[in-house]
Amino acid sequence: MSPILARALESTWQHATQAAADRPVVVFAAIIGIVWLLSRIIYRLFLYPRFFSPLRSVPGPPFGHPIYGQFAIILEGEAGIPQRGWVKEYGPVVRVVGPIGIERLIFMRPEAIHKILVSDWVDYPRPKFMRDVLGSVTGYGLLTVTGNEHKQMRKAMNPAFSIPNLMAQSDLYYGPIEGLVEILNNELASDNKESAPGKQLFMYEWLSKVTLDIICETAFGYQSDSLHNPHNELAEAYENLTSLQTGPNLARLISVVSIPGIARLLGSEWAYKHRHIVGYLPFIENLKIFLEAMHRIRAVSSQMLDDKMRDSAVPISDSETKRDIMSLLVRARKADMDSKAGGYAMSDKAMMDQVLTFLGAGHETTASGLAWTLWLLAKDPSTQKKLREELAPVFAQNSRPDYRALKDLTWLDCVVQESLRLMPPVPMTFRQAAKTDYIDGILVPKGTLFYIPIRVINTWKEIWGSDAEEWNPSRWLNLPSKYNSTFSSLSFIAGPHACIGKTMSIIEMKTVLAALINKFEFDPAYEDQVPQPTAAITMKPKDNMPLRVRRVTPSS
Ligand code: HEM
Repeated sequence: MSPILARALESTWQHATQAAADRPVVVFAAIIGIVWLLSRIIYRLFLYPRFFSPLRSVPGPPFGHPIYGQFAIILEGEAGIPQRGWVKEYGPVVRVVGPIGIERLIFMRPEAIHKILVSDWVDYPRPKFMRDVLGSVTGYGLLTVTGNEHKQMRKAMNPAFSIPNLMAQSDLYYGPIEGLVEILNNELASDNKESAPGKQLFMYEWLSKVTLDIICETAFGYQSDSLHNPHNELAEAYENLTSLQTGPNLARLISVVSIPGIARLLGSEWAYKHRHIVGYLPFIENLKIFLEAMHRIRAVSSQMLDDKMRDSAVPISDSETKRDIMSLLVRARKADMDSKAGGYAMSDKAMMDQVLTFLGAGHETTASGLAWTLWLLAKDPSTQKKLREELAPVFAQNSRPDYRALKDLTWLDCVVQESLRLMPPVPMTFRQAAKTDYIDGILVPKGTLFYIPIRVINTWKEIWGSDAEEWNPSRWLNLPSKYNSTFSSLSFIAGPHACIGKTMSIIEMKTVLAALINKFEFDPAYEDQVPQPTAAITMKPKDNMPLRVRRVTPSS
């Protein structure tokens, strides 16, 4: 140590001891503060979960890492798979500890899920960290509001998602779908030769574009045409956003938005203007990409909403053919505002948040669902062939089969249901107890977090039998005796927060899939291919799902 540094340290020490001698009360308070903080940390991390928690006797995996618990395994593993392993080992109620000693429960039985999602749903809302993460991407719409506000918002939106309205929309899907078919044909033409073995294409990328174009058309009457425009700003912004979807990035975002006020700040113009600052910060440098993507998405969304507002000023008779969801919502809001009875009218901000919600919730989920369905069919050529045979007479009659024509196709239905069961695009969600109550015979304290283990329930052997984790579309022709239509396949969950876009996305998946399987054959891209889903909010395939694509030939 240099003599100068040694002298400086000595003088600091002398000053500190002198100050301590002068103010003994302050020193005593500081020591008490440090001891209190350390004892709180030890209590939360080690003592509470082991000796004091009322949940300590619930079976579950060992405590694992002293700080993260089992969290690292969850972040590194495939979405839902660690939880499935624990349910197999410890039974239908599992306690998992970590990070920082936080307990999470998994309930598998339908009665418990019914209580959390349906009968007592107001007492088991989405936890705040989840609402903040979702809110920073999708705004404060249906996905984030809760209780009474949710009830009113959902009531206002349900009619736009009614079957008659969705049926009237299904023709709108064909613009983007035919665009995709043409693009794939052109890609294959560059390979040409009828006998060519086909071409490797990253199918998730194309499916993400087609579903973005469909949601823009059906939800907003807006033609994004990201299929033909590789630099479409909405598509690029979503691509950047989904590229951030990894377990560790998600964990970082959760820790950042958990700081009070940060979630709102991230949505502000100020945060965007100062985004370069976060670019320099090691732990959260990716937030810059996030802020830029969100800024672009908000700009396009606000344009779409402005168009709708202008439209709503036109007398109904001039534009009544508009069936897109936002047009219906804007008109319903106008009627509510005009009505003397004074119904529930969403604010401008709430309308804007619905735009973000539909874009965020309705695009990548459906794209992931389609990508995994193509993969499962690629691995199972006989099922793919059987589906093509079912579709051939339908397309021979009409090149744009509508909702009714597709709804009655048994094998198409089996394929889509089985794919959503086995590879649910949203593999897991969360809830938190807002009251202390018994669930499945266990006293669950207020504040406890729950995994809603969608993928685990969907593949539970207790319900689905010994082949529960395998692809078998024909199981839908002869459902197991324990099957319950609400709680056995939970891909869109259940209860008042169940996915409002369920029917819409099933119709959309069937329409896109039917058109693709009718024209193309899909095979794995290479031998031993094992695609992996990201361990984040949705099951987007990590490698964008390369598949070998061929035109259908008479022998297919
Ligand atoms: C295959 C496609 C889809 C899947 C698997 C899916 C799945 C889900 C799931 C699991 C939830 C519940 C999340 C939770 O409570 O934590 C949900 C909620 C929601 N979804 Fe979907 N979704 C899909 C497509 C769509 C589409 C196309 C839209 C809209 C256009 C949409 C809009 C919503 C909204 C607004 C909510 C919140 C509902 C509420 O809380 O009242 N989803 N979705």
